[in-house]
Amino acid sequence: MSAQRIDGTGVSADVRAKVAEAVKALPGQPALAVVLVGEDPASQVYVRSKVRLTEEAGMVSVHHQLPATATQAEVEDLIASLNADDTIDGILLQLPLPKGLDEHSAIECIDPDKDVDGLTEVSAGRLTLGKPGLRPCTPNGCVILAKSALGEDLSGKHVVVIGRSILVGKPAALLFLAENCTVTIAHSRTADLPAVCRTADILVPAVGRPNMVKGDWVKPGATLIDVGINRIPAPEKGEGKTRLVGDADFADCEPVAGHITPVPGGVGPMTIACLLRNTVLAACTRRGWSMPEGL
Ligand SMILES: Nc1nc(=O)c2c([nH]1)NC[C@@H]1CN(c3ccc(C(=O)N[C@@H](CCC(=O)O)C(=O)O)cc3)C=[N+]21
Repeated sequence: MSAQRIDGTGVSADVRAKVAEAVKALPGQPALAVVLVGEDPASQVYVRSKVRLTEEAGMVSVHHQLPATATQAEVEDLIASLNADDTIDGILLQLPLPKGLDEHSAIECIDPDKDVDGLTEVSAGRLTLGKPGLRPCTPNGCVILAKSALGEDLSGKHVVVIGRSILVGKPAALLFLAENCTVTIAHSRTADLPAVCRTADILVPAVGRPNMVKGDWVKPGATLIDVGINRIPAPEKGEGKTRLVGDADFADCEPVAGHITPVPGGVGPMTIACLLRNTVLAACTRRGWSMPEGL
């Protein structure tokens, strides 16, 4: 027996197609502003694909580039001007910011109704309280992938999230809780982590440790949603080459799991699809448009 692969690339394309369909039916075009500070090459690649996919979904993409030498005030003034700009529905501040800038303070400047990353305190509060709001993209993608494998109803499933980061672990736990799952948050201080993981119907490693989760951590038939995207040396591909691996040891876990996400091609592509979906939701909420069906 070998796990069925969950096709994150395919599911994310479906979500983006639904977003594009919804955009066509709206009375106007949603607009996403992306703010990139500095010239980190990996961030430039992400931002380029965000811009391209936003436009492919029929939305307006506005790209703001600030130099790595930008001050905190310059970053926050730009965000303030985007908050005040009625034509902008979503603001994405690409992370990480260059050294010396305060990410938390900059994120807090984003109008929560334009917070398409779902990272402000208000968005986190809305999620915690079960109120409508914009949800963080990567955790949202995890729930969508779990549903693509197991069906819409996840109620009663035991979810073990490994990792308690503000970006992924904590919000993922809350989103699965909102789906009526029983949720355990495991972390670096958890006693007998492998045994805890073996109780999971849905296991969600989100720690950033390459190949940490082994096959004997996985309950036979469980669903493994691997959030980790780790670049490691790949000498077998040639000197200086690298490859991407998840937090789970794929070869070891695949024979045991029922469903498993690959890396790349799993959770990663869902993050951008959920960002586009959030941009539509933000536009509808802000402009009083009715929410598209089935999004
Ligand atoms: N404000 C903010 N929001 C973010 O959501 C955000 C961010 N900053 N900064 C950087 C991280 C990283 N991130 C990824 C998105 C897609 C893939 C993705 O699609 N990865 C492909 C592989 C890409 C490759 O080959 O390198 C995959 O997993 O299949 C990965 C990583 C979003 N981030």
